[in-house]
Amino acid sequence: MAATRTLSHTVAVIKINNPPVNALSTPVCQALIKELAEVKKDPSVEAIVLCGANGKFSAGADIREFSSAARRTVSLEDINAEIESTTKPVVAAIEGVALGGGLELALSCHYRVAHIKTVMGLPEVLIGILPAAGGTQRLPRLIGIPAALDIIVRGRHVPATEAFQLGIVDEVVPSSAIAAAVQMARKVIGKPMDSRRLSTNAVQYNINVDAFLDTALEKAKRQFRGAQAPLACIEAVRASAQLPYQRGIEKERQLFASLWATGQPQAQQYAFFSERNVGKWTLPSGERWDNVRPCQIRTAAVIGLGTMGRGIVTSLSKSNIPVIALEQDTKQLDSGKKAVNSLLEREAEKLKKQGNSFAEGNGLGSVHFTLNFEDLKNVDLVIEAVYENMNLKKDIFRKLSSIMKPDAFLCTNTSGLNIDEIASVTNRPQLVIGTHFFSPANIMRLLEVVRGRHTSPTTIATAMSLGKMLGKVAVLVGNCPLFVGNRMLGPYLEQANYLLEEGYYPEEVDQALEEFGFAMGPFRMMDLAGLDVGWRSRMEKGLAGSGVPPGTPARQREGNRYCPLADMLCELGRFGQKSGKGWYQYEKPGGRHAHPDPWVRDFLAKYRKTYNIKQQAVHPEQILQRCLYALINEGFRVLEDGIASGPEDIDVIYNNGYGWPKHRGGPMYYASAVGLHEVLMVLEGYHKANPDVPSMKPSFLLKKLAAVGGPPIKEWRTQLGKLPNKL
Ligand SMILES: C/C=C(\C)C(=O)SCCNC(=O)CCNC(=O)[C@H](O)C(C)(C)COP(=O)(O)OP(=O)(O)OC[C@H]1O[C@@H](n2cnc3c(N)ncnc32)[C@H](O)[C@@H]1OP(=O)(O)O
Repeated sequence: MAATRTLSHTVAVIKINNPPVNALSTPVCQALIKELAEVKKDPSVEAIVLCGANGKFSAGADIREFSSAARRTVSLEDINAEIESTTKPVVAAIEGVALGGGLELALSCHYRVAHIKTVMGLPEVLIGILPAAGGTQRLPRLIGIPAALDIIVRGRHVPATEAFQLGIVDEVVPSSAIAAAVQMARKVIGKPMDSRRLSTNAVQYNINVDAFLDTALEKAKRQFRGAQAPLACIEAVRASAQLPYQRGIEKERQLFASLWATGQPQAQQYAFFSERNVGKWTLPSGERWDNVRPCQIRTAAVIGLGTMGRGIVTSLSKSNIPVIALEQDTKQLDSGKKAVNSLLEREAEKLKKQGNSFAEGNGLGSVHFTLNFEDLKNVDLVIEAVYENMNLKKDIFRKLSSIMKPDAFLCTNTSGLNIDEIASVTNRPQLVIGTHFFSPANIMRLLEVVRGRHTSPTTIATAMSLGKMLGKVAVLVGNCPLFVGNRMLGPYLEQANYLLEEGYYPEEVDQALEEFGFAMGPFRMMDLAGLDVGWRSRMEKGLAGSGVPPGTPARQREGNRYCPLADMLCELGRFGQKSGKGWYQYEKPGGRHAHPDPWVRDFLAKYRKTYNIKQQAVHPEQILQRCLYALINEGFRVLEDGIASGPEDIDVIYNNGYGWPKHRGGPMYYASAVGLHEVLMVLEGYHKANPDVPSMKPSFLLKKLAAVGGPPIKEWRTQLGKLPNKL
């Protein structure tokens, strides 16, 4: 039954029942229409309560129906209009979540009661659309333009206490919202209802709405770089102030249709479901997320309080897991402690704002700082987060292996070192796993969980479940140098560097990629990460510095093309933001504002002259093709090697860890949208002209998929099934 009805005195309680999140699917909508019609004409019913089964009001329209061939026969806004016009008062009893169409449904009710732990909001913008069941018209009528705009454009989840302060809900209760709603319904029987019908109210404002929204539009264009949904949301809110309700609804529908035609909603909804699917990992042996139980992590430890370690400690504490934080000397421990405490203060402040009660503690796990390894001996899981040095990591793992209780999990936060080599020095390789966090670790959502050869399914399940506890999107990947995200970044950065040799400037390459939608172009990103990190690794590999065999041409390594520009900057002490100079100049060492540097232009001009490099006419479109197709080609190799289990995993990694624009779905989705044949042609053309750039040689899998007509991305797995899987 999609909706059920019971009677409490003269109050009919209609309950939406569509697990797991009570999405408003077509059968639910049909059931609601039927129940409403019946209670309207039932003389024994004087008021109505609308609620959801299993402690959840509703997560909104069924997103899967948007792309399905079956067309909706019932519009949600029609149901909302039906509820609002009812002469019997309707009270929404909101528990758990009221999101999207769920909140829109509640807004059509005459009163709203929420449980204190509820979150509500209009997150449609996050899946590429706008609230199109009257939300953009009713919410501004209820709480005014600025507050409604903030909720609609950011798609944020509003906690019940804030919703009460804003006037979205009439009452917040600590116990059953349904019982409280029934009580309220009985109280309001017979009371005038006109002012409670939001669509009949005018939007109240004492600001210049057009100027306010024009400013918001300009800001959103800059902030969301090419994503259309936030802009459509602003236009819909503008309509609420300028047009009568019904015309505002028509505008909402028009905007929805034009958004759909951009292809962005399809990409963002693919990203939404991909994020959920990556949690459903499967090993070739048949072990999977739902047949292997994770172990409970009651206590954790973090080794190393550098940037990563501090973020990881904060992240664990935020999830209410008590942590022991270990450093090697007092100085580093003190500075780590200071940094962690300040991060935790900010988190406590945020929790306070969200209405979390300090009577129950501050909602954060305790942190104990220590220099003593012995203190770690009883924790359930340790995350090593020292700098990238294999010998150092091995020393630590040897020590952990001898100190920690036998069933403790040992995680390494490496961004690319061999998990098997680290595990080899322990007495429990089955409990060793890579947990690659992204900086800042208390904020970034991505966690690459790296499986070693001996890692047990229980260890995988535990690390994946820890990721979920930390509020992260955990993606299981195989063990290979640099894993998935960083491995794909290599060819992308390589092309960006070649473009400088060929006549471009860092700001031009960055601009092209930022206009594409990346949060940061490659050169700003390298400056932020620190150029010395890559330089050190290239020196270790004998590609830079004194390890390069004498007589090696500056722009060649092992017979292939090589760009030494980044090495040359590092030799001059230009490490990026940290030193105040890199590909850009900054206001001071540690400064964050990148300014194009005339010195770099001069340096590049001299370099090109020295090596007699002719400036080629590279069209800006080619900047995108070369950088992006290089990255995508490596993505296909990752799939070929069985390092990621599907294209969705790669896309989730890029969307959540590398600033890829979600409205473009992810690199593999983008490739399928552009057309695999097109990607292949460009790579083939480039490789033919540049055989000394092996990363641009089209991958076997790309060729194979293009040869079978470039099937839609959801069909790639059928082809992948025949490839080796290292997960
Ligand atoms: C016009 C448009 C209108 C009127 C709309 O309403 S569009 C929909 C707007 N609503 C949303 O965008 C909410 C999306 N959902 C979420 O944010 C989260 O799922 C949640 C906060 C509601 C719950 O989060 P969580 O507890 O972590 O669980 P999951 O995210 O894993 O979800 C559980 C399963 O439910 C599926 N799901 C969630 N929401 C929807 C939905 N609106 N339509 C269809 N299916 C939905 C989700 O995919 C999970 O399914 P499985 O992967 O387990 O099969």
